[in-house]
Amino acid sequence: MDYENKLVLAPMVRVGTLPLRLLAAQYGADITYGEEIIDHKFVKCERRVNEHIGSTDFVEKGAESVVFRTCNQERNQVVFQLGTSNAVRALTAAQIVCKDVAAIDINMGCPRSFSISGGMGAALLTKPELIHDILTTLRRNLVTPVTCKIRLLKSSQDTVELARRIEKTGVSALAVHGRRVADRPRDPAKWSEIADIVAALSIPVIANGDVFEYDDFQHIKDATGASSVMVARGALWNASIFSPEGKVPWDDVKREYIRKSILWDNDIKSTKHTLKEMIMHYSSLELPEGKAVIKSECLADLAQLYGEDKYYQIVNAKRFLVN
Ligand SMILES: Cc1cc2nc3c(=O)[nH]c(=O)nc-3n(C[C@H](O)[C@H](O)[C@H](O)COP(=O)(O)O)c2cc1C
Repeated sequence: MDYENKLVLAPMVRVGTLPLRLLAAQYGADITYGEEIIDHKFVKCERRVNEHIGSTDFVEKGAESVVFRTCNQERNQVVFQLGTSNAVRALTAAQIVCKDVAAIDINMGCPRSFSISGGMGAALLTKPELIHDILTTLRRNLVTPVTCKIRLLKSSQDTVELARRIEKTGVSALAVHGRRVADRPRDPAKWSEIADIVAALSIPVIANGDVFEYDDFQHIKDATGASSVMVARGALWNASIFSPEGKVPWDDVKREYIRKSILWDNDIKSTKHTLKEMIMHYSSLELPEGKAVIKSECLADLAQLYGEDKYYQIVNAKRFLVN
């Protein structure tokens, strides 16, 4: 996997499922991260080829719920992000999925209390020994590239020191979200502190934070010296941010998202959540569209709402014929 000069869809929990990843790729994303999946949950999953949909599913045994769905089309660009606090468990989880993805990433930036209390996400930032243990265990036992994603520490010097230690584990790249753990999303990302890391490392650094327009890709590259850029909210609000031809109207993007959700039989909760996030940015969930999304119970309801009912019927009729 080449990490130089790439446009990257960031990991986003409940959002970064197959339809959004494929949509971002269609508009020009080179690398697409899946949502963070916790190792405890993933070690209970088994790989199943889903002939019905044409996907590869990782299904939680017993619960029979799809925890991660991917397909051949994204094999060379999808990154599987793990939440972990333990090297052996991380390896067990990674071994289940590593042949079906382009890379394995460890989340070391999540500030949510669920992650921190479990010793995962940003909790790892204060445990360099554990970071070393997790990353070297994965590196030694996997052929698949291994990366991690961090936030900034209290001082730029501390972050650079940690980044140097991470580089020594042999990871293929380091993604840096230019905020500290306590920062809110509205606080500006500190591009200058990402620049300090880029200057100190030889491996590719993926710069992340506050990219909302296509031109921002160049702005953050110029400011940080990083050759690759990762975007989260900008892509959630309009996945065509990756397109050099300019953004596609968001109504069209939403419809394309619905079509992909239908085609890949995306989980209704994730589909609704993603649509709500999109809508909230541009208007209000109190308006008729938002209310209808909240009320919808299945993909057929959403297909009807967005005028894609014919597409829904065709996809399902074809599936019925094939099976
Ligand atoms: C809805 C949402 C879900 C997120 N989930 C994850 C996640 O699963 N793993 C992770 O490392 N970061 C997660 N993040 C953080 C983003 O990947 C990114 O680092 C952050 O939003 C800054 O990028 P931005 O300024 O482009 O939004 C999430 C962000 C958002 C908005």
